[in-house]
Amino acid sequence: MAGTKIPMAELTQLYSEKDDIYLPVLEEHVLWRNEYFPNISSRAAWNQYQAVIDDPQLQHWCKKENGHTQSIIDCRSWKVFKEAIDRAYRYLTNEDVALERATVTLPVILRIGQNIKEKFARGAASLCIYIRIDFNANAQVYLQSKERMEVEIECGTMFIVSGYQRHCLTGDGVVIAFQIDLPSISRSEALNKIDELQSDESIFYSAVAQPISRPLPSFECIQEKINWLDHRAYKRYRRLECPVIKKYLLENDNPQLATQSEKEIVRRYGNQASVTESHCFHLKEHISVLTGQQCLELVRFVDDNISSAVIDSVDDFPEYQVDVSPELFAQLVGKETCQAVLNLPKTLDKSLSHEKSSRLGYSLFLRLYSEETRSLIPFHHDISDYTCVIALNDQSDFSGGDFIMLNGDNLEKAAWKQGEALLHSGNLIHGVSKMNAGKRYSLVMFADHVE
Ligand SMILES: O=C(O)CCC(=O)C(=O)O
Ligand SMILES: [Fe+2]
Repeated sequence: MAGTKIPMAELTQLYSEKDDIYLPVLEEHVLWRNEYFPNISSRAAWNQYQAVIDDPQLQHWCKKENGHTQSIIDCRSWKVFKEAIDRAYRYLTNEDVALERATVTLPVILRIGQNIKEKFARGAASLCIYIRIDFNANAQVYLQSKERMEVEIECGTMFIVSGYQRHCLTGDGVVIAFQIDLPSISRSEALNKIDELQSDESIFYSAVAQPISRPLPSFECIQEKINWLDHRAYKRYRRLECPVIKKYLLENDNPQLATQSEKEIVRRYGNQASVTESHCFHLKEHISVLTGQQCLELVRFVDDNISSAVIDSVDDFPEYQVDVSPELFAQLVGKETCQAVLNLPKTLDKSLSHEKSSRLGYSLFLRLYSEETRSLIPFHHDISDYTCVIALNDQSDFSGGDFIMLNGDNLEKAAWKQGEALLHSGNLIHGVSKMNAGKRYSLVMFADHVE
């Protein structure tokens, strides 16, 4: 089983055929750099994994030479593995790495033991991935590389280390490990052939040499791919190019002082061409819906479950949200409160309760904003008929993170207290400004008419 490799495209949810076209490798090569990704797994997930790992019926730990134990429990279907693949996939496509013929080894679970000294070794593939899945705050796991560094792999985080680096894991904890091979830009066989005495640099350069047998893609293919990459980069970073967005979302300038032309820019920025423009919107603020205790419960739920591989359609960055079904929401806050929240859109649009087609479909999720996770959301409008946002903590808990909206002719910050809802029709243009400190938690509900 250890030798089994699966095409990466089969494992990720994010695959697009456009990723298959090779573009020249970057100067500062991704195959050399180490990369760190927070929130790949969560404390709540660990409770489930731990139960599987510790189940005496399933326990299958094999002793490796160095004393570490390696489990052959098949964890391919675990959420953490799927999320890790998606994050690695997203990272590599953003770095213009061709993923054609990229393969992933099956994940294994490593139990890292204290006082066990592993030998430094290169990976058997281009990239080695380690995800720490245990949530034992009193223990540490380190990744050491021979020449370069020692980094701590914190609970729930993923670390990608170049297979060209001699490295090992030390400390105490449970880690999922797998490797990615990138044959379109590397010759991993070079890893195993060249002897230890050669420098890492020379091994790297001989290993990433292009295989000459690779056919060149057509000019049209390359052009299409370049356009696609440009579009994606534009979507992600256009906020940095726009002085108005910079001013109000990144630098937290007072939006009420915005000039007419600045507001026009915000309006156009937030308007996706696909949606018909309408200046008629509804807004209702300061609706008290959740108690402090209920908010606390939801915040705890977010902390335990947050992990993010999914990409937000607004800006193409990881969304950092936890989806909750109405049923789960009812379990968390009680049936009565849940129903009250689900009914909120009806208070915005009186006609809704009389209409024949007044049935609503819902999508609910909990969001975390912080400097380390998602720190802002650019101006946009939602694709929902109605949106309800509930503040789960007080604005005094964080700085930055203002909900800024184009309320008619005013660009303004919404001020709302813990437990209060802000209700708006989906076409309201809004964004959240950059977080400067602390954590901001919100519950977002999209509601749509269903036939
Ligand atoms: O979390 C918030 O306050 C707003 C989120 C939002 O605008 C969205 O998810 O569409
Ligand atoms: Fe939104």
